[in-house]
Amino acid sequence: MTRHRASRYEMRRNARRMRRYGVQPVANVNDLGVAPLVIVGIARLIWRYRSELAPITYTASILLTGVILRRWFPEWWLSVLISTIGSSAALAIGGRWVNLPRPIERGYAVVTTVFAGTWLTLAAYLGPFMPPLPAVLSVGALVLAVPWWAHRRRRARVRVERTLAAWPDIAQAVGLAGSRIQSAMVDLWGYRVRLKLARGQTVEDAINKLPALESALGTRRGALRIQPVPQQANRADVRVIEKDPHADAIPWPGPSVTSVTQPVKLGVFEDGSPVRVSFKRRHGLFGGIAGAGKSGGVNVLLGDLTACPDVIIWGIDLKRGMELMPWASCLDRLATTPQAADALLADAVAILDGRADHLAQQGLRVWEPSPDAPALIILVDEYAELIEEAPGAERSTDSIARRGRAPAVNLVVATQRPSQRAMGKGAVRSQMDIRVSFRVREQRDVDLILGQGMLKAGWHAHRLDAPGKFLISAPEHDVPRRARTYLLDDEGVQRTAERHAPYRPQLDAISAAALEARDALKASQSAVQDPEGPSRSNASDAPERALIAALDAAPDTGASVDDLIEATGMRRSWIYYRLQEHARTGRATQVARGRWRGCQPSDSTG
Ligand SMILES: Nc1ncnc2c1ncn2[C@@H]1O[C@H](COP(=O)(O)OP(=O)(O)OP(=O)(O)O)[C@@H](O)[C@H]1O
Repeated sequence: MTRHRASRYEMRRNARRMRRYGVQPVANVNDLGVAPLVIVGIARLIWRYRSELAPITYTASILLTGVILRRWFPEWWLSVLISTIGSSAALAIGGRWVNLPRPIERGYAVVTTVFAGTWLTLAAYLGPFMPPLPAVLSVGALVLAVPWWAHRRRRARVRVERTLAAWPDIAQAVGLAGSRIQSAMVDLWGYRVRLKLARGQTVEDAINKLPALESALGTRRGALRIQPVPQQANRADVRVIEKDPHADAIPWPGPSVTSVTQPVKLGVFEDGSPVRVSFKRRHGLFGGIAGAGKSGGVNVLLGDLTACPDVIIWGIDLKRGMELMPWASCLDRLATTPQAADALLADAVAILDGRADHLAQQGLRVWEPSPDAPALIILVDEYAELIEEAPGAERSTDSIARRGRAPAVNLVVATQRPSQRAMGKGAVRSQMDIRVSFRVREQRDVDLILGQGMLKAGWHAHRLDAPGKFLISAPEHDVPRRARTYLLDDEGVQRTAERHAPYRPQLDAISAAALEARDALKASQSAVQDPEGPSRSNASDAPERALIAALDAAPDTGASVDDLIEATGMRRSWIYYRLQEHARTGRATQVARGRWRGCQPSDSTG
């Protein structure tokens, strides 16, 4: 009643004021009270949709700048042009450091800058309303607005910003009142926020509110993970998985490393975070039943390792090279028969010994991989078959497994069932630092691959339900989390191998010398045992003579290392070692990368 009387009083007072100031009443005075609300509402809408409206705001500000330039600073047209060129170049070169990680995003930023800068230059010189400049601005803005509106990461970021703007209400509703969002990051699978908890709240409190939080954020059930931040008890990382990363095959995004000292990215965990694991001076085991995705995992590993100029890769594939042959151009050596595998592993042990001696002489503890002193990784596909078909190999693998870490001579083996019998009686299985288990048929196989007691500890590899899914146990991964490898298909393997092959490193001089010394020792031992010594020594000279003949017969463009391997029947490392030796004495010269020819004495004199 009082309010009613008061509002009638206000209406009469407003009418008196309007008469006094000569204002004609155009509407009911109640409507005037609504106007500020409408303005605030529109402003709020504009703020809320500022990202969608950005192309319009941007175009309007360019037009306004054009008007100002023409009116007051027309002589600035040249400066505008120069700064356009400068900023476009800066964006193209350094765009990745200003949140433009993808080339397509940088390209868009450059095109937009060039368009705006050129238009402003012309507007300053000719006038912004000189035809066809207005039409060019409108059409250009519209065309450039389409990718902006369609950009997936922008739309996702805006959606997340809007959800998180309501955080104070959400926190109040779920019982975490006072907590604040510190930062948010959007990725392919959803988003991640860092939460600052209110005084006295704990991460456990937040974990207990998980179902309530899922409901308040409007996600699907099971879409949220909360993890503590080790350094601070009052912080928590909240991960919202909007799209199940494992629902479909995840294409390999390309190499994630440029050095074996960096952790490689094998795939993606269920929460969308990448599986990173270092293979530097570590042995690895990939196990799982046929078709579970071991070879896929090995392909992803090779995709990364072949991009590193500080690791040499040797391969053993007794399935006649079926799995590793596509990578042959990137492998320094590939053995596809038991005899070749035996020889390869014996050479690896000789290198290991040579490197160990060198480290001891230098007073060093470990071999630091570099392009001049690469690590050596020996990849064995179907290890069980190797042990069955090349029993001599077992001693070598055992030796490498036990002693290979410090000199960076490492094994990565794949096998269907790493039982004690299949893995031999030696140390190989127990020495594996990284264990990757794809699906296994029987529960007890979990312990065989991952280690005793792992099944009981919750590592349920028998429950993995799609090819490529795996559990990883490594120094940096000690809890069972489901992951899936990236998928690198056959064409991807071929393309990657072709791209990486020209940049593969050569065996270092210390390792090559170790092989040479071992061969010399063997030759002298057999000379002592063999009464027909001279003829044997002629036989051991044969590869050297074949090499010289092939180098001398090479055209001006030189012979490739593969040609020389074919001509001599010797290993790649031997060829490199001898070539370096001949280059030093001036007997051979490198005419292009990987191509050599002989130098006759007349070459050097004439
Ligand atoms: N990460 C993945 N995502 C989707 N599909 C995959 C993935 N990895 C493997 N696959 C599919 O599973 C099939 C079998 O994979 P793969 O050949 O790697 O298994 P495997 O364990 O090596 O089997 P085998 O021991 O018989 O060689 C592949 O042809 C591929 O289609």
